[in-house]
Amino acid sequence: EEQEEDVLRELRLFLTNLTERLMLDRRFKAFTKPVDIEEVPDYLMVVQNPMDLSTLLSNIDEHKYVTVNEFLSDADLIWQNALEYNPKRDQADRHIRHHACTLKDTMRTIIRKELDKDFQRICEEIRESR
Ligand SMILES: CC(=O)c1csc(NC(=O)C2C[NH2+]C2)n1
Repeated sequence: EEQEEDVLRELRLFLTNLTERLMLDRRFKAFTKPVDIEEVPDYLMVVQNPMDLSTLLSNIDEHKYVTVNEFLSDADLIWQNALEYNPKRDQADRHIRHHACTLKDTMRTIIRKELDKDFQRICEEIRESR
């Protein structure tokens, strides 16, 4: 009902704000747009489920996420894919793996500090009711 749509609207605002803050952070530049398959033809041989910050924003606008955990399932693909595609010990791979780990920590820290636990539970109850 209307109250549920009010809650989901507020969730979309929180997730949009979070994602936009990550997109502005120059450490996460490699994660802002989908990997260009023309430039990196072997990418899809390694990564089954590509994800990036701009795609997260589109998913939010399309009302894909009813809970924070549904958002995190997609958002986690971004850094998980980067660790998988960049396993070598050389500096280039280590550099992007470090940014991937920082992305993981930054997302979870912002959520823990800024998202009310009762609000998250209300979102989960909406998901269970549908
Ligand atoms: C998004 C992502 O994971 C990504 C973009 S470029 C890249 N890796 C490299 O450019 C080279 C460093 N060793 C390969 N990984």
